Amino acid sequence: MASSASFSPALQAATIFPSTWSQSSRSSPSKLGTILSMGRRKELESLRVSVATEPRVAVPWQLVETEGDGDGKLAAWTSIRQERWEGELVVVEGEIPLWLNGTYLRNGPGLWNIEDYNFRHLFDGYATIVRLHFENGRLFFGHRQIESEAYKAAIKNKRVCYREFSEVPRPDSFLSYVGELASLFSGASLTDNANTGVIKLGDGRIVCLTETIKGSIQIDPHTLETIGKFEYTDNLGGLIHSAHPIVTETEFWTLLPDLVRPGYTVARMEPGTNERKVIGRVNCRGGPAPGWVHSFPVTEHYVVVPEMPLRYCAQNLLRAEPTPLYKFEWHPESGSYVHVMCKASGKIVASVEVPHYVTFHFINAYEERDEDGRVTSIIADCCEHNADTTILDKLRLQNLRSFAGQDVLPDARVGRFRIPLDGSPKGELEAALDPEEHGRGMDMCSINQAYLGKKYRYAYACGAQRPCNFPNTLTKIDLVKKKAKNWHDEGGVPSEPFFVARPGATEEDDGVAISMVSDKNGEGYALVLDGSTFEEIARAKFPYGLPYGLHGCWIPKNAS
Ligand SMILES: CC(=O)/C=C/C=C(C)/C=C/C1=C(C)CCCC1(C)C
Ligand SMILES: CC(/C=C/C=O)=C\C=C\C=O
Ligand SMILES: [Fe+2]
Repeated sequence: MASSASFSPALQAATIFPSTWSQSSRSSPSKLGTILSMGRRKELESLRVSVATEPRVAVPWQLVETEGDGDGKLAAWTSIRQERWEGELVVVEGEIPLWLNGTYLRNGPGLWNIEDYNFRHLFDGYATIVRLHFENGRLFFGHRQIESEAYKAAIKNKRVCYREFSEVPRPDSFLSYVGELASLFSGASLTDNANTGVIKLGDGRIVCLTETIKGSIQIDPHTLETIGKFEYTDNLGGLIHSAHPIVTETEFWTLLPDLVRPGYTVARMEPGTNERKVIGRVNCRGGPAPGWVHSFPVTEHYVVVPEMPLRYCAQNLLRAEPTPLYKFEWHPESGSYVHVMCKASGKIVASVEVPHYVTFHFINAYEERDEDGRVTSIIADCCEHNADTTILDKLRLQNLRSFAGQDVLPDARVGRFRIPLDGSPKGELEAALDPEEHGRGMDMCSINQAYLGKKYRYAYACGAQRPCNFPNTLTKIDLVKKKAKNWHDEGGVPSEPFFVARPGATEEDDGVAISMVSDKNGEGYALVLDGSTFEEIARAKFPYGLPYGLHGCWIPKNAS
């Protein structure tokens, strides 16, 4: 396959995108792998011809394969091999449920090099958006690079031009691109590389996000084309926000850390607008800066604001060389807190000290009531790394690429906070189930969205089958029985299992979990697991393996 260093999107774009499907360039059956029976393959081949009539851009497999097939490398940490691809996945094992109609989009940092310069960290890569479009049992697949200013500048100038998670441009690269007007040591130097997640706003717009506010980019969910920057029309200012706003049909909540007066602004945006309105503010209880807020949870009536001792560091944000904790610092002396704000009034109803914790991802939260219906406490669950920051270093590409059979993934658990609302100064944090149930790996979670902010039972996440250096299983957690069911395919790295409920379902786990597996030998496939039994229902082979991806969203058929 193309070495990551030789990726040249501009050139590839010119050579690999015919404007119509070219029948002569369809794969020969032998190239479709050995999974299909001959009968099923013929049937699918004929389906595929019918795809030719669709006005879709399709990239022929043969052109893809001129780059060479799997090269023995795990696809997960290998840069995406070309700028885009689109077509039908015809090599399907199992049956895709006929009720599963809609589009799953997944975003992530898929390009970790410019020319022969290789990036350091998983979170540095330029955003690759992947699309799985399910239609009456068929599956259409595509991927495309998001055309952020940072990505376009890097391609044009053949070097990093903006500050990424850990990568920093050489001063001359930045100035030659942005000009003397902006200083390398200013907010203007921060990236807009929207490589972390993708959300569907209540009004239907699809926006890719990262932690810089300028890195909010609207895309077309059909073509994956970059529409342009999502401009916030308010005057909230600031440079960074949570990468995971809470988004439903009617609500949008976000947190903006304030690095000048340590605290957080809680803001809400109505569907159809680009204007965030401030609902309230939380002042930090400790430390020189707010804790990192990659995500936060809400309940029906409250916003939960975490304050971790892993705190932003303004100097590190603008430093030339990465520090051990990148843009952050560990301040155990500052204490760990959780604050609870009333959604309606913006008032803080609880602010408790809790045991130290490190989390990227909250899973869900809900209100506990007494027999009179009064809310007595908030339960908030997260993927918790045992208050250990070493996970950040484990996500350096060099570490991810150098697995030699040793078990080096730090332990993680489902951390459950109980936050009393009776004025008590302390909250609790405990494992919600024995972490051995999921191999002591725990991150990249989803739930049935109908249970967001409500008492819930099931969480889907990535767990571990050890030895490993990265979460390598999919796990379904039953928080009532305190048990997990695990799915594993040796050597593969599955991405976040995204739960999609069956239309009309009444059981919480009636639906599927969708994931994409970046496999050995440069291969990969889309995976559909039954949400209830957690058995595999279908897998569909990609034309080539994809780099690991982070978070996704679901666009149901009638909304796409
Ligand atoms: C857990 C995870 O996915 C985190 C991703 C974090 C990112 C992409 C953070 C990016 C940042 C910048 C690009 C510049 C400013 C600092 C910071 C928020 C760390
Ligand atoms: C992939 C990851 C952590 C894995 C460790 O167990 C964190 C990703 C965060 C991005 O959103
Ligand atoms: Fe995330």
